[in-house]
Amino acid sequence: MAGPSAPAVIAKGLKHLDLDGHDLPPSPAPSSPSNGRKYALATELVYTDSGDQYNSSSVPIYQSATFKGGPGQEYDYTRSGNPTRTHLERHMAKIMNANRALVVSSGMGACDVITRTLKPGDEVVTGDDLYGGTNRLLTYLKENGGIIVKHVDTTKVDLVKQALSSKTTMVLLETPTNPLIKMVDIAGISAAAHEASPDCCVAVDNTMMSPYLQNPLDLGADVTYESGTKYLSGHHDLMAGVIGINNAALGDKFYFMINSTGCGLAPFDSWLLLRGVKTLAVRMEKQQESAMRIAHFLEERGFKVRYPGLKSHPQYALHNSQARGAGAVLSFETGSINLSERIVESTKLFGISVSFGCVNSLISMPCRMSHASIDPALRKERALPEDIIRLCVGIEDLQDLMDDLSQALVRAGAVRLTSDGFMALEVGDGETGKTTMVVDEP
Ligand SMILES: Cc1ncc(COP(=O)(O)O)c(C=O)c1O
Ligand SMILES: N[C@@H](CCSC[C@H](N)C(=O)O)C(=O)O
Repeated sequence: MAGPSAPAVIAKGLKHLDLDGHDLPPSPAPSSPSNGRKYALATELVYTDSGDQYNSSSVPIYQSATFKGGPGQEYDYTRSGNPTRTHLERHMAKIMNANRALVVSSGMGACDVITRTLKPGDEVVTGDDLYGGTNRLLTYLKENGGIIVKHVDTTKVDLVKQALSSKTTMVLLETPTNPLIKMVDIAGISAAAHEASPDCCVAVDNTMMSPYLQNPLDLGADVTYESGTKYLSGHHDLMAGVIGINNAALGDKFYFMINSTGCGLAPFDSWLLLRGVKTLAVRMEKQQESAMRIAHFLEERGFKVRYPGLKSHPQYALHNSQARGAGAVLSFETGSINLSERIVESTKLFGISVSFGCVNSLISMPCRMSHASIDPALRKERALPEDIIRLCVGIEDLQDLMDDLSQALVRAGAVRLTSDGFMALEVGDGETGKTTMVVDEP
């Protein structure tokens, strides 16, 4: 095993190997205006008229619980509505290609609002790879709310079709999924669900992509929602959830739930999210470009990498048909839980943290962190590898990120150096029964 003393050599090798000559992902081209938008998406993200009486450039924060004036006025109580929140909702509707957007206190809050429309006896068809919190909420509804929840491999439209029945009132999808980065055919499944039952609500969790890269409503979904905690805000300084809909009746139902339960986003957080979303285009461009390089780097050294931008991904074509870029989350396996732990503990720039979509790069082991709430036996049943590492690539200098990852792989003993500075992998210790690593001769 190589010792921890060789980062300079690695850096030399990496520069040579990875910053030259790789194809970049196809440049996302959300450049043509759609759904009544006047400008390209990158422009619309920053283009807002504050509507303020003093022409303030930034939207005022109406930090007020109540509004005086009695019946008939637009706002009376911030749980029911607040001008700063309304401004954000109108902005988000435009960005999400939706007729209406609603903003709530977290991504799970959004999922809760959407699933509160279910009644006992209703059936939900959903994926077998889901964010742990979504899985937890659906399990709660199954055990306590009389909802039938069917988990299927949503990458296979036929399996979804088989699971649909006249009782299916909701299909809940993630694409790409968290953390296995599996893609789901939004248009195909939406059409199948509506054919099986015209009133079936297809809801897509768009957190991994953000509206900059994917617009589920344009592909036939009824609801798009996401954790605004991630790419939309981009700085891990707030929690938020955003719901986009075209159907007015559905929008009214969701608003009823938000007003009834009091989960509408607070004025200050609405303002922060408005500020954060302005830079979504530049952040996402930079992050996914670096993610692509890092995905290639790991794949070339024999790791099993899951990233939508890799041609080796079995759903590369599907993803490109429904999204405008690959995003910045990737996961990879090492073949050993201990080895994965050592890698995660050895990075310096990649901070050990849950979540993604932040300007800072993050590293995590989903089975210990974001997906720990899924029972280990169920994780096994659903083939969620215990050794999987998830990387969320930020906006730091790419060479610094590569160097950090390299030194961590060396320090952890996942790679070895050869005389001319090239990296080579040791074969995994077989703990997980996998032999995903190969020795990469220079
Ligand atoms: C795919 C996905 N959906 C929803 C959520 C929930 O978002 P939040 O943490 O803002 O509640 C998360 C992460 O938490 C997520 O990764
Ligand atoms: N302790 C939290 C874990 C949040 S995970 C956040 C994010 N979605 C991710 O995938 O990293 C919980 O129990 O929900």
